[in-house]
This record gives sequence, structure tokens and C-alpha cells, in this order.
Amino acid sequence: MTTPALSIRGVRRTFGAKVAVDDVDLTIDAGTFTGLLGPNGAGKSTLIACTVGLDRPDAGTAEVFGRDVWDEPDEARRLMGVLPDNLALPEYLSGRELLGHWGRLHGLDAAEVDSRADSLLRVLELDGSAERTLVLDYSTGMRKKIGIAVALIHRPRLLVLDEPFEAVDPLSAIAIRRILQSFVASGGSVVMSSHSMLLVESLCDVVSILVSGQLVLDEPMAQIRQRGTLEEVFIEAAGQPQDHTHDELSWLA
Ligand SMILES: Nc1ncnc2c1ncn2[C@@H]1O[C@H](COP(=O)(O)OP(=O)(O)OP(=O)(O)O)[C@@H](O)[C@H]1O
Repeated sequence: MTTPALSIRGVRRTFGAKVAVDDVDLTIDAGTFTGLLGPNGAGKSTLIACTVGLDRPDAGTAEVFGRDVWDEPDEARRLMGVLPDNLALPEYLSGRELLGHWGRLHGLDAAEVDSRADSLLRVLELDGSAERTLVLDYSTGMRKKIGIAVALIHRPRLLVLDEPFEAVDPLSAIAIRRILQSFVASGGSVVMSSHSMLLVESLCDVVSILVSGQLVLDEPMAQIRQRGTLEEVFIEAAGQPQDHTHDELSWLA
């Protein structure tokens, strides 16, 4: 049996009385592209933060290729690239300086960091004046893109991305899709949260759905397709939204 890219066991995270993540078990097989879906507030970002070692769960463990993210943080971090929610970046570095800094923190030599930064900045359309702009002055989409470059620069084996396509323009979205597809084609593993059914349907081969902190579905996309569109399966799992628009917003008419 091969070691999973990510193994989450019994992860629970509460905020006071709120159970944000409720005893979640999830295995991400190596070489797969998994989409993590769920309604707003379902617990996706909290689960990701607990899984990558950015937030301490009340209970449970997470292992990246068999390395526990709390007991062996250096090894686990070497193996994964992370794009967290609300990524805190050093604001007074330019995009290029940030990548250089990050690459060297991972022990890469300067020439290698430069060459990887060159290609990432070019592919993500952050080259030219953008690479010399301070992160402080980046737009929301530019922050997302430099965050993806940061996640990739040390060539991880697993990418854990919280809404990587949120706020990026359509051309950049195409570039990110290509990066992720070629990463998986060359043996990498990706888990990403998203609200886009179309993106997840076209990119992912496994779908996991969280509702109110609980994992309610974890299925190959091929199996989901036999039951309907991803949107239909999502609505079935998350519950049909009530339509009160006519009653509640009659004053808008
Ligand atoms: N630091 C915090 N303090 C208190 N409650 C929190 C905190 N972080 C998250 N929560 C709560 O935990 C629940 C899960 O939030 P989370 O951000 O993980 O959801 P999500 O699925 O990522 O949502 P979205 O799709 O809207 O980004 C929500 O009810 C949220 O209000």
C-alpha cells in the first residue's frame, strides 16, 4: 500500500460553542487532484489550516506522506506547498524578493531560486513591473498569484490550496489551471477548496464535501458524473436552498 499524500484522522476544531470541524477523517491519495467543497462557513478553511499546521486542532492528526505536521513540521513543510486563507505575506518585499526569500528559507541555492522565480513570475504574469512592486501594493488577485508561486517554489509533492482561483482574472486562471494540471500529471497531488462547480468538475478526480464541519461526501468524480452534474450532487449533499426571495424581498420590487 502506498503512503497517502495527506492523511487526516479525527480532526476537530471548535471556537467556543461552535464546532467548525467535526471529527473529520480524509485521505488524499498520492497523484490525485481533490476538490474540497462546502457551503460558506462549512469549515473548509479551518480544516485546511489544521491540516497544514497553521492552526492547532482540539483533536486529531494530519500526516503529509507519513510525516505528522505537528511532530515533524520541517519534514512535512518540505513536502507540501500551502496557499492558506487570508495569507499573511511580508508586505515590504517585492514579489521577486518574496520568492527569493522563500526559496532560500527552503535551502535552495541563489541561482536555482532565481531561475524558478523567473519562470513562476512569467507564467503567472507577475513579471515586469509587477515583480518589483511591493506586496503591500498588490491587488487581491496578484496576492493570490504570488501566494501560489510561494507554494510552488520549493517543488513540493503536495499542494494544499484554499480557493486558489478566487479573485484571479480569466487569463491568470488559465495559467493556474495549466500549472496545477501539469503538477498532477508529473506525479504531484493537489487538494484545493473552491466554490466553482465548473472548475472542480473539469480539474478534479476526487470530490470531498464538508457540511457544518462534517465530511458528507468523498467520491471519485467519475462516480459523481454517473449520478448527475456536480452542482446537483452538491445540492443533494448540502441541502436545497429555500427560496424566500419573493416573500422576504417584496419591498425590492
Ligand atoms: N477564528 C475564529 N473564531 C471564531 N469562529 C471562527 C474562526 N474561524 C472560523 N470560525 C467559524 O468556523 C466556521 C467555519 O469557518 P471556515 O472559514 O472554516 O468556513 P469555510 O468553509 O472556509 O467558509 P467559506 O466558504 O465562507 O470561506 C464558521 O462558522 C466560522 O464563523
